[in-house]
Amino acid sequence: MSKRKSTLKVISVDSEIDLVQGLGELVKRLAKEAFTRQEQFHVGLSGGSMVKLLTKALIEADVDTNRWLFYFCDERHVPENSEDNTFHAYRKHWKTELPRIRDEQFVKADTSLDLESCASNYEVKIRTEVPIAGSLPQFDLLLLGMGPDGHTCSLFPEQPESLQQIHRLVIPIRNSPKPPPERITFTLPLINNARHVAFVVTGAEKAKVVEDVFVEVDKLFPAAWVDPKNGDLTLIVDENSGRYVRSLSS
Ligand SMILES: O=C(O)[C@H](O)[C@@H](O)[C@H](O)[C@H](O)COP(=O)(O)O
Repeated sequence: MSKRKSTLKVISVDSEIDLVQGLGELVKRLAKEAFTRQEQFHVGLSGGSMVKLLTKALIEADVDTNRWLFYFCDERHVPENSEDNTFHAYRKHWKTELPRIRDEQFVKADTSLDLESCASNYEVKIRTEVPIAGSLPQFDLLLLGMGPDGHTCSLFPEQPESLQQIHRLVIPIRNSPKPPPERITFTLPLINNARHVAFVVTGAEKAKVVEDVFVEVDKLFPAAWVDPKNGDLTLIVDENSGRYVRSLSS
């Protein structure tokens, strides 16, 4: 078992309604805190189930998102209007369900560029937009998912070299084990400089890997490397995924 430097807060819920409520309260609180420091709230998004859960949470929390900026912790290197594109997924939902969120609030990757340029260009955007702390951009919140293989962002267990990156904040990923094969992803220095990182993980098929990552901190799983050095780490689980971490919940 390795040790994590940050303190993990586990929020264990019994239903999707409670999950949505817990997520809504978290983002609302962190946005309020951010506005005591700065003009905008900088949030990194993930794809997968997060799209629908966050949409519900923002509707439920009835929060003013006018000064929020949304980034992508990873993005699939496919055309922006493709169903596979994570920005597209959010925009599609939010156009109808959260129409008050404007297109300009998305700081998105330019996937029309070649993969390498897409990653380096996105890093420049992040360095320009996100407040700097300790010489690196510091997100107010990163919302992460985790796959059943313990991947997070587009950091996969089959590609451990991506976890060793210390110079770049956004890197290209080729031959991703999960399709589509080309992606860009935040790296650990950027992830671990965030003020708050929140994982949302649901489903019985992830119960064991939740234990491996959050109890055992088994570094075979990329998600176990997420350890904000000056920030907070929250894990939101449902009754299925959280079966083995209930004792850690507050
Ligand atoms: O680009 C992707 O393939 C997804 O963004 C992916 O990384 C997702 O975040 C995790 O697999 C968790 O997804 P679920 O919460 O849907 O299981």
